[in-house]
Amino acid sequence: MTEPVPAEGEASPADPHLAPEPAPTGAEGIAQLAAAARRVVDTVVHADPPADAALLAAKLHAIADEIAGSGRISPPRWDNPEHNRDHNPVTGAANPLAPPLTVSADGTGGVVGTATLGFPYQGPPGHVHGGISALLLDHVLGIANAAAGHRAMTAWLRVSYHRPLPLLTECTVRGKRVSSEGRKIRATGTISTGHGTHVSAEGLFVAVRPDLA
Ligand SMILES: CCCCCCCCCCCCCCCC(=O)SCCNC(=O)CCNC(=O)[C@H](O)C(C)(C)COP(=O)(O)OP(=O)(O)OC[C@H]1O[C@@H](n2cnc3c(N)ncnc32)[C@H](O)[C@@H]1OP(=O)(O)O
Repeated sequence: MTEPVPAEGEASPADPHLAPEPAPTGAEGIAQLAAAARRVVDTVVHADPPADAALLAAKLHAIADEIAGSGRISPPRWDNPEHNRDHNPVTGAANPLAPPLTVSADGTGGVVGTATLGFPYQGPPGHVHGGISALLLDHVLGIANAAAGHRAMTAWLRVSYHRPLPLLTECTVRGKRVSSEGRKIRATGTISTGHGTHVSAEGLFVAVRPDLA
């Protein structure tokens, strides 16, 4: 059977713009939702108060209700590393709060990630909030420890702010485990841009007690 030929100017069913997107499944679907939610947050932070703000807010609540209607997962646990990976607030593709930072091994025993932070993360005008920088470093140092074989909690984190970190500029976050002594692990890291190091951190991490791991 031959396909009907569309009239001139009429969209063909094979038109890639009309072809339905394949339905996302599992983590991919949540990541799609998270990306859309991230865009909503970024847009709201930028927005002049629209005249129909109440109507728009009601629509967003209706969307949230629809998403909630598909059920909730129980809180993540230590024994669910995949969940922690996807839902954490720094690298989690499934978490709209995460920039998200993409992290990989740096080839020298440490880890490195990049992100461009927008207005939702603003502290001083045009610059990243110091608490956000601390969050990124805490997490990346934790990943560096995990990559070196230690699943550990932050006992303390010392953060030094050398120069303001600009928004909307790609930054590089590095972390490396530097030593371990029993359950105590030390790690250091930096956030830099093409202008040099903006923030650095060192931390003490304590390996999760084997009976809790
Ligand atoms: C390449 C890709 C890889 C991918 C791989 C992905 C993996 C994905 C990674 C995710 C990475 C997430 C990274 C999140 C990082 C957080 O955000 S963790 C959350 C923030 N931290 C917390 O909530 C911790 C709260 N504190 C606690 O739970 C407990 O105090 C601690 C820190 C676990 C220690 O308690 P404990 O296990 O009972 O240990 P305790 O016996 O008291 O102390 C052990 C030793 O540490 C010392 N110590 C403990 N606390 C302190 C302190 N505050 N100051 C100094 N010393 C201390 C003790 O003096 C003791 O020393 P020694 O006597 O042995 O010499």
